[in-house]
Amino acid sequence: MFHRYIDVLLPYPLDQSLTYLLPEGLEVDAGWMVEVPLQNRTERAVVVERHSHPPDVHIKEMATPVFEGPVVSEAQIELARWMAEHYLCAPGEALFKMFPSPHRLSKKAKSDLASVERPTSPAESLILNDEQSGVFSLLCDELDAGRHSVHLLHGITGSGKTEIYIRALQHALDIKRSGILLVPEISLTVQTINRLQSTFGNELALLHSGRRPKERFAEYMDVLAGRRRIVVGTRSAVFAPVSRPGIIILDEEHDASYREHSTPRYDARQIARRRCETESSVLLLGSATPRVEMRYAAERFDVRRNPESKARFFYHRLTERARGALPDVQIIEQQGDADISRTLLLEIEKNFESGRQTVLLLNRRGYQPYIQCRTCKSVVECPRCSVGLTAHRDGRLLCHQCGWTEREMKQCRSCGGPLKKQGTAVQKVEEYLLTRFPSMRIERLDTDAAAKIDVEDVLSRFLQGEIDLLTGTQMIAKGLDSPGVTLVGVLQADRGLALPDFRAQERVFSLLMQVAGRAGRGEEAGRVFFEALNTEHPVLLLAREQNYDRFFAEEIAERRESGYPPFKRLIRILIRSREEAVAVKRIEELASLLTTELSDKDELLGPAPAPLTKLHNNYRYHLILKTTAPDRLRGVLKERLPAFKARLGEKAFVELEFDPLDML
Ligand SMILES: Nc1ncnc2c1ncn2[C@@H]1O[C@H](COP(=O)(O)OP(=O)(O)OP(=O)(O)O)[C@@H](O)[C@H]1O
Ligand SMILES: [Zn+2]
Repeated sequence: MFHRYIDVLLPYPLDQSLTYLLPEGLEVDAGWMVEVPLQNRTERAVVVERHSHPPDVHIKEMATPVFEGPVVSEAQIELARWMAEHYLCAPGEALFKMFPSPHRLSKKAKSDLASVERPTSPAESLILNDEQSGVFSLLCDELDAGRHSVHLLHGITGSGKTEIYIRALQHALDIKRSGILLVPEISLTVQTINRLQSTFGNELALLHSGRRPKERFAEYMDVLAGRRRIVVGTRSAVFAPVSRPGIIILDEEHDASYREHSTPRYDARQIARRRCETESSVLLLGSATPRVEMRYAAERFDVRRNPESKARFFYHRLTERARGALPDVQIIEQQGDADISRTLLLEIEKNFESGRQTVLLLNRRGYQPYIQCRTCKSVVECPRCSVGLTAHRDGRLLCHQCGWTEREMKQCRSCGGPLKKQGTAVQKVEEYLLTRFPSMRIERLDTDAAAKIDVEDVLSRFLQGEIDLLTGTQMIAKGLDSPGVTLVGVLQADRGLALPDFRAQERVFSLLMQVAGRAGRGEEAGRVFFEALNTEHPVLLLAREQNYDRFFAEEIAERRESGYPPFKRLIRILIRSREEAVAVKRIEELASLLTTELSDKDELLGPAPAPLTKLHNNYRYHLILKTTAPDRLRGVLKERLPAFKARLGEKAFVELEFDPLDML
């Protein structure tokens, strides 16, 4: 019998699918993208089911398929439904995060779905050391057994984790399965991508937003069709429709880029876990500085330490560098107003003169971070956000939260007094170095530079030794494997420790460990200098020792004491509105509504203004729920939030985040 009806999902907060009539003679199935009439326009939607149950109401005919053939798999539709339950979003919102949108492609255009050819070339083969082979052979056993397991690969910087990833992916292919490797940022991963390309050739698909839409879509479709079985990409590549993934790998599992910033605020680590559970795959999470929660779980559930463990968890350590040794770290005092201390300048000079490379991190964008009125002392703020503007070298003032830009003004907005710029950010450091060392080849990498220059080109030149000093923000701390780097400097190393956020220490510690890890990866020993105001800060001292275990022990004790994750789970609910009074009123209503639902396992903090109280012209007030029974609270929210949201009208919006990464 002809199934005349189709149910479709749209990328909007609709809890339900919508039903349309399928025109006679049109073949459309689950997974297809179609255009449907909605009010007086047409919208793109994805078919999730075809059936023969006429709904009670009058329904319209769908218009046309956008593309001939499915654009998502059944498994992705299933996953979208799970996400809807887990993140309390609409299934359509989740599903539309999973595929690159087909650009002006029609039936006829199918032939121009030409994706990239990638020749393989034989890679030099390394012999795995004992630690690496131990991990690799266990991963192979788990892959061969075809069952689900989770592995935390905690390996110091330079311990050769990438080598294990590549071999594990190869093994997945050998046993006729597929694999996904997620990385924080593609342009910073040039070396690994090159390795993958030469190993996997046309089996490899590159999925990330930096690609041209047509190519990206073409490679995505190759993956869906099973023509490419190894995927590498950023966060959203976790949805790649490889069938039967043998393994999903997340490199730098601690990285914040694995969290999505718009609804649904999914976490690629959770999605990967879910996929691996349902598809009987191996989940491999690698880092030199695993998240505190992850490390805690790994130790507790490791099946070799705890045979009773309910989860099949493995905690692996790589304690030696594959080449070279961990660098020696010193802490030095930041000198008043100077951009860089004299000690560090001398080190940079010496290093340059002996033909070695330097990495210099200052995790602060712009030229000077404060602009203050000399008369009334007020700080120049963004007109849309409650944060100060940063002066950039091109004479503009920029808001790093919302992107607001204006020309630098001469006088204070409120009193007309003279303004003074203060502090040092990374552009100022670059400028200083360029004047001080005119013959040094210096490049800067940060988000501002990345918008103008080719990041991959800079990194390649750096790796080839054509750049003497690379300065920049956290971008330069990740993954770089250049044997020529023997000196790493960090300016304002204790910055960020005072942020009102329980993860502040973890973030700084991990950044310092990562960037220190760029030094001494070749034959030559590495040296690292942390420049700070508070040279005695315990986090700095632990980073100097490169002692993750002690950092972990102290941090976990503090979390236990104060009831933060992993001991309690957090849910953050934020209300934003253009009118402050509305935001305040609504958050109070929400707080009293939720108070009646709390059990003795839950605790409600707030309501309070979010630390970033105004953002993009919206006032933000939030509640934090702390709980040891997150599933029950999820149920409560699922039941109570829709009616609450419906009453809000157009003036206020709710943002919901489970396990938030920050509270700003
Ligand atoms: N078994 C081995 N023998 C020799 N060299 C190796 C071996 N394994 C890896 N290497 C080399 O060691 C270097 C560091 O490896 P890799 O970049 O994989 O480290 P990593 O653990 O990913 O480090 P990070 O966490 O700092 O990114 C690379 O140049 C790699 O080619
Ligand atoms: Zn702003």
